[in-house]
Amino acid sequence: MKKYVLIVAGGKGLRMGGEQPKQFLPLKGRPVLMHTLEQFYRSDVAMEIILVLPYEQQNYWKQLCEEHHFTIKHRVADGGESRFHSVKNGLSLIETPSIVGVHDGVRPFVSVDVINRCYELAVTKKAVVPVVDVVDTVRHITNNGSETVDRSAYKLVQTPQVFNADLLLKGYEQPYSSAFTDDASVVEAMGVKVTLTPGNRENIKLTTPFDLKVAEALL
Ligand SMILES: Nc1ccn([C@@H]2O[C@H](COP(=O)(O)OP(=O)(O)OP(=O)(O)O)[C@@H](O)[C@H]2O)c(=O)n1
Ligand SMILES: C[C@](O)(CO)[C@H](O)COP(=O)(O)O
Repeated sequence: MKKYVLIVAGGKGLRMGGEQPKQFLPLKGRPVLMHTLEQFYRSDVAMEIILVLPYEQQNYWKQLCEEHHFTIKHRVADGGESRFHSVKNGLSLIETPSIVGVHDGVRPFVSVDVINRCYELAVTKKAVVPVVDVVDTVRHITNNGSETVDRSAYKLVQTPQVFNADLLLKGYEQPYSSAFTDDASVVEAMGVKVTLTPGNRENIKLTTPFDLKVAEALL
């Protein structure tokens, strides 16, 4: 079955701050995004890569690819107002039947093993999400204060989230809701059951300057 990945990098990176959008920050001398695309190429050289980037950053990205002799084939789609809209723009470039993954451009440490497993499982399970255990104690904020909850009842969600493409396309026909914080929540809103599989702990989302320090340590 044909495989696609939408690598979404259409955000503003407000929590990271700084002049340079976080997807272009250097890790081992090369932009974050190049590391991310490479992991999917390593998983399957035939996978079609669609990179979603704000329109105004696309020329800069082209320039970076030339500078770094980056030759992994990919197409570029325009970023949208929210992650939901960015994914929707990327989906407009895919054909079915196929399997499609959605991955945050700023998760360069996803392992090839996790990518492979998510795509393999999606063939039969249709909606697959990598997760890791919660390692801290978790408190629920209540009206009167807070209380400890059973952390084994929760998981932390990563990407790539991988789907039967017809299913994901149908999900993204729904009107936007701010409750759609990932792709699983979009298909779940249609009553679809999502299958969880272990992610990798290093697969952090580069969100704040602190995450860059962790990234340097992981390299
Ligand atoms: N309109 C948007 C918003 C987010 N994303 C992407 O979704 C991923 C996860 O989002 P997040 O880390 O929250 O990125 P930002 O939205 O850029 O960050 P912030 O909320 O701090 O501005 C990122 O790769 C981001 O580029 C996107 O493609 N389009
Ligand atoms: C998709 C995601 O990375 C899963 O953990 C996350 O929900 C993105 O959230 P954000 O609000 O865009 O940071």
